[in-house]
Amino acid sequence: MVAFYYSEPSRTFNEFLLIPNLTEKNCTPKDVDLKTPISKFKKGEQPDLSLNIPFSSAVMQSVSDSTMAIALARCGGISFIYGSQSVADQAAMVRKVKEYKAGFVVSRSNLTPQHTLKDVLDLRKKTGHSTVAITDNGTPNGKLFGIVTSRDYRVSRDSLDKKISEFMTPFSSLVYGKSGITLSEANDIIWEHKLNCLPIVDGATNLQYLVFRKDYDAHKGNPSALLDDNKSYIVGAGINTRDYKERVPALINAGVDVLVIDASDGYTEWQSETLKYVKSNFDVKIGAGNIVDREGFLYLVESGADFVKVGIGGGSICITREQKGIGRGQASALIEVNEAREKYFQETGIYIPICSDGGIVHDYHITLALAMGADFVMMGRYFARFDESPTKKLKIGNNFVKEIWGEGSNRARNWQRYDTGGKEGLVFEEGVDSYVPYAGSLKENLDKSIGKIKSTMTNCGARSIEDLQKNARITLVSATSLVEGGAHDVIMKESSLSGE
Ligand SMILES: NC(=O)C1=CN([C@@H]2O[C@H](COP(=O)(O)OP(=O)(O)OC[C@H]3O[C@@H](n4cnc5c(N)ncnc54)[C@H](O)[C@@H]3O)[C@@H](O)[C@H]2O)C=CC1
Ligand SMILES: O=c1[nH]c(=O)c2[nH+]cn([C@@H]3O[C@H](COP(=O)(O)O)[C@@H](O)[C@H]3O)c2[nH]1
Ligand SMILES: [K+]
Repeated sequence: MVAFYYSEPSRTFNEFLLIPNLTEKNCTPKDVDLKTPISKFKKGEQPDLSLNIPFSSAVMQSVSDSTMAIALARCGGISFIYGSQSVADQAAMVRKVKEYKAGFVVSRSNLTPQHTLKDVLDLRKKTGHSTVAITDNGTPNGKLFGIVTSRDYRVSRDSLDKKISEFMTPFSSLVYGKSGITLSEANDIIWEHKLNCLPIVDGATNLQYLVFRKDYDAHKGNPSALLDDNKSYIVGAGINTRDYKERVPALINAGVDVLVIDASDGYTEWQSETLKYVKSNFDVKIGAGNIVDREGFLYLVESGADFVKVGIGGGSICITREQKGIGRGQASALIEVNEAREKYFQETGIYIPICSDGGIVHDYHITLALAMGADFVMMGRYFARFDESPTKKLKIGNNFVKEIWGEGSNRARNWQRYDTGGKEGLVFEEGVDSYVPYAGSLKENLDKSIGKIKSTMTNCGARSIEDLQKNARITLVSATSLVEGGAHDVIMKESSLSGE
């Protein structure tokens, strides 16, 4: 009996480089479009779901919560909210993203007409908001009676027990918008009437949202935001192969746009069963994984996956290869899966998007992954570094760091998903609890990464990810030529040693 041996070694992104193609004059970074499919589609048709940038954030407690999801969708990518929490908590995170309307905020400072000037001042001190909505019951969605801003009272003259009804701008004098109007329509009204804030009410004059002048400008700065038809941000969620009958309907009910089965090894009957169950009971997009070869890919596709996630053991916090000895170099895995995807497309006319998950260290690794066939990448460490990640920012020595822990670490498993395993459940960890250098805001970093990717794509003469996948020329680098790629034979100045 002899095991099957692969003839090629398992390779990583670090071992490859792109060779430039002819760059035409009309192929500059601003000509590059990074739009990319995330759900399967038929040849000649458009996918139901696409991303505006090929970035997704990992299904991890230390990476993808609703704050990250909003920030990333605002830039055109997608987060998969972590599934290692109760069904209710995960659904609440999804709902929070879906209910978040860019530019439309739920009023957080509210009083009734019977409250007094003192109440206004107290509330203002507490919340810092100078606009107070006055509703019949003092809630954010009560019947709107008026608005109070700092222009409606003079603390030096007015008595503190003056009733709000005496000095608010009453509803009859308010300019307001009707629910359903778009942000740009709201903004037109704001400009036309020189307002700072426009209340939005429904047919029964119940307050829905406030739109502030300043938020519109912030929104305009994000032309590639990933929105659904309802102008809510698109969001994904991770599920497992155990409680899906309960979890999936709750997530769908909360408005989730796409699911992914989250596991280290997706080539299992558990995943096939989960896919078939979800596909036959719900109308929702669902990806599966992770796999690292053509067999795993075809198995999941034939079970109904809308996209497939590639990568075992390459993640920054992964110790799966050390602990269990399973996995494959990320580049080799991707290259083989891409070939299988291409063959499947030729044979069936169905395009299955693939996601490269884990092991992205440098920005050029993203470009390489795309060139090797990935339609988008998933990253944990990359996003964990930002203000928007859910974890604590700490100072260690002179440097700020943020926490990151793997989903296979005991810390993540504490929420009891592994209970079903009982004593036979996993008794060893497959992930570490660690830190990453803090890197600032998501948008700033993402803009830089996107700048680099687009620039490399123009070197390769590619204006789209599809162009890159078709025309990229990729070379293996020898161990010795790797040295040539870094700064070498010079003495580095202190200042250049610290940068990436
Ligand atoms: N991409 C990667 O390389 C790795 C990722 N991870 C992450 O860690 C987390 C946990 O991953 P896994 O340990 O693979 O989780 P998992 O819960 O899917 O699998 C754990 C074990 O349970 C088995 N199993 C799955 N469904 C079952 C069912 N319904 N009944 C009985 N047994 C079942 C699996 O075959 C496996 O042996 C995920 O978030 C995953 O993404 C962990 C290690 C490596
Ligand atoms: O071996 C592992 N043990 C873990 O505890 C673990 N947690 C996450 N992941 C996987 O790593 C991916 C993120 O990788 P990066 O941080 O390198 O972007 C993620 O997207 C996962 O695929 C794990 N792998
Ligand atoms: K397996």
